Amino acid sequence: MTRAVLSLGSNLGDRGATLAAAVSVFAPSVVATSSVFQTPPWGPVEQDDFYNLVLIVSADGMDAAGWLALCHRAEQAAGRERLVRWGPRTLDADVIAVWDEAGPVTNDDPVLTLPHPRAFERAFVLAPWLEVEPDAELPGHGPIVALLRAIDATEREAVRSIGPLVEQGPASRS
Ligand SMILES: Nc1ncnc2c1ncn2[C@@H]1O[C@H](COP(=O)(O)OP(=O)(O)OP(=O)(O)O)[C@@H](O)[C@H]1O
Ligand SMILES: Nc1nc2c(c(=O)[nH]1)N=C(CO)CN2
Repeated sequence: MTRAVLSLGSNLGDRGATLAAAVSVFAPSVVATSSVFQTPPWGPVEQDDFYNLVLIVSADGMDAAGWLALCHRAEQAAGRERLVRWGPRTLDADVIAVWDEAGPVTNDDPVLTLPHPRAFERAFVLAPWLEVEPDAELPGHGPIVALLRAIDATEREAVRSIGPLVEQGPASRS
């Protein structure tokens, strides 16, 4: 049994529909889904705002690599092309942290680094996560409420919830 925190983001095409389709990839394992946040682009690339959300997932028989494989499956289903690092994308799905029976999973392999090495400085991850798990800690970094407070106020306040995810009905599923 592992539990994981996943971050999903989209800034190309129908951002809400892309996130809804991505969440359905994880559906049987979803414990909590944050609302959708509109977030300015993090990083050096000028681009449109993202829609971001955080999922808490849990499943028997899943390890950290399994969560990454599901993230890649969701990205492929969204037709993602990796053209520019930190650039525009239909879907970005990241594994933020994973816990197993022994506690937090840590890994410094570049194929899957855990916890995600940039999560602690990303308001677009911390704000949605805080909404669904106010007492959460990012392993190695401490309470997410403190991490979010440490982020520049302008950046932090620009990340705002725009409401719940509109789930895909059966008719709109392809
Ligand atoms: N915790 C992680 N979550 C997702 N991908 C990871 C993680 N650690 C390492 N990777 C690797 O990073 C590679 C590039 O991922 P991706 O294209 O999503 O990066 P990015 O979104 O541009 O940047 P960032 O990693 O800063 O979010 C992936 O193919 C994956 O193998
Ligand atoms: N606001 C926001 N900015 C980003 C995001 C994201 O999901 N949201 N993903 C990125 C991935 O490289 C780069 N920048």
